[in-house]
Amino acid sequence: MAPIAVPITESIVDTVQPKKDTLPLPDAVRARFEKANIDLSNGYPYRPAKPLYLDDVYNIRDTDRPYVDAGSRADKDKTALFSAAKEVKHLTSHIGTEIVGLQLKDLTDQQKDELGLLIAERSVVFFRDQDISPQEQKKLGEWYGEVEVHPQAPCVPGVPGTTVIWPALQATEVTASFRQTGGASRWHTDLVHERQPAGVTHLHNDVVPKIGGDTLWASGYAAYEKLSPEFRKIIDGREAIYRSAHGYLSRENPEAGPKFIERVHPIVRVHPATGWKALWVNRAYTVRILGLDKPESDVILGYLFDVYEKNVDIQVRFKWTPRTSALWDNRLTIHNASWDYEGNEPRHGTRVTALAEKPYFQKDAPTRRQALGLAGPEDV
Ligand SMILES: O=C(O)CCC(=O)C(=O)O
Ligand SMILES: [Fe+2]
Repeated sequence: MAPIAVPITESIVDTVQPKKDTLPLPDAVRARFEKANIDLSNGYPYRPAKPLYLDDVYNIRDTDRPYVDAGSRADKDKTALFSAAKEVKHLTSHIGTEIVGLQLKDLTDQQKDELGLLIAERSVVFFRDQDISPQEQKKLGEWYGEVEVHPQAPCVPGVPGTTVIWPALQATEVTASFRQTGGASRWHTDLVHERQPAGVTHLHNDVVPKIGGDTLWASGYAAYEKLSPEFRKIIDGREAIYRSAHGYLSRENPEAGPKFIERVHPIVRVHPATGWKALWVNRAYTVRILGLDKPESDVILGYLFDVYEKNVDIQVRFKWTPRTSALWDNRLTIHNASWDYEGNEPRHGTRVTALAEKPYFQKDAPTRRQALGLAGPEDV
């Protein structure tokens, strides 16, 4: 079939705004937004015009973006952050820390840098009882990098870059069930198809179910360290294809159905602030290791996903309370949201994602355990 020529202006479709009141907005969300002067008169959430064609989406951020990691500027002892906190609780040995007694919106620049380093070291950091508007959440995200504005994800009206995470909303688009929970209820890393994928990512859940709706994170530092040193040599420096969650049409062959953004990145990367190696694959969006036949790639990736997902000692499972913020580093983790409440109670949050550097590998970089002097004879 001959390619269909479509002028670029026509490649934006779905400009329809959300139907008003399709889902009742929980009172606590409404109160948070009213306090922040969010205009809800045109419905909620705001849905950006969805680009139809794949090449338009590739073109959105297809150039080098400047990036300096906030954590790499920080005082290694994180004195400004820790001395102001009431308590700093490590939730497991390898991943997850909760900070008590600080409001994210009030952090000083120095504390924000130190928090960047803490996130780089602990992979995910939690703050309960936060009073934070979507605008303040976005401002904090900008400290950690260019805030991603998604071409089609719903966002808070008037605050592009604040993605709405509202499983009930997604469930109206794709029917979720107990056996097929879908969406965020599988292990994944966000936005791996970007040229410079996600770094510090901040989900503020303002409303959560009384029971359930936990989120799990697993450590990519520790997943890498679970591998034998000989196996690490097999995967070090290798690259794979990473795919987007959302599909778009090929301009040349629109009948072919949805196509995905694909980028090549290393499967082991080094974090710029810590300098430690982390496994960087995920079952949802890492498709194929370059240079290997597909069955070979499938076996190796399958093993890596298993190591990452099945070792509970390298994971944290977090029980939310209303108004809690989780800040995780998508360069270092996979995550998975439990849908055990089955949509029976509202769960709603806003997410701001800072894009980071182009992923890179460094052969002589240490693992976390090596750098911290924890590595045993079997680790080296
Ligand atoms: O709802 C959650 O707990 C996490 C959802 C998710 O995958 C995300 O915000 O990236
Ligand atoms: Fe996610």
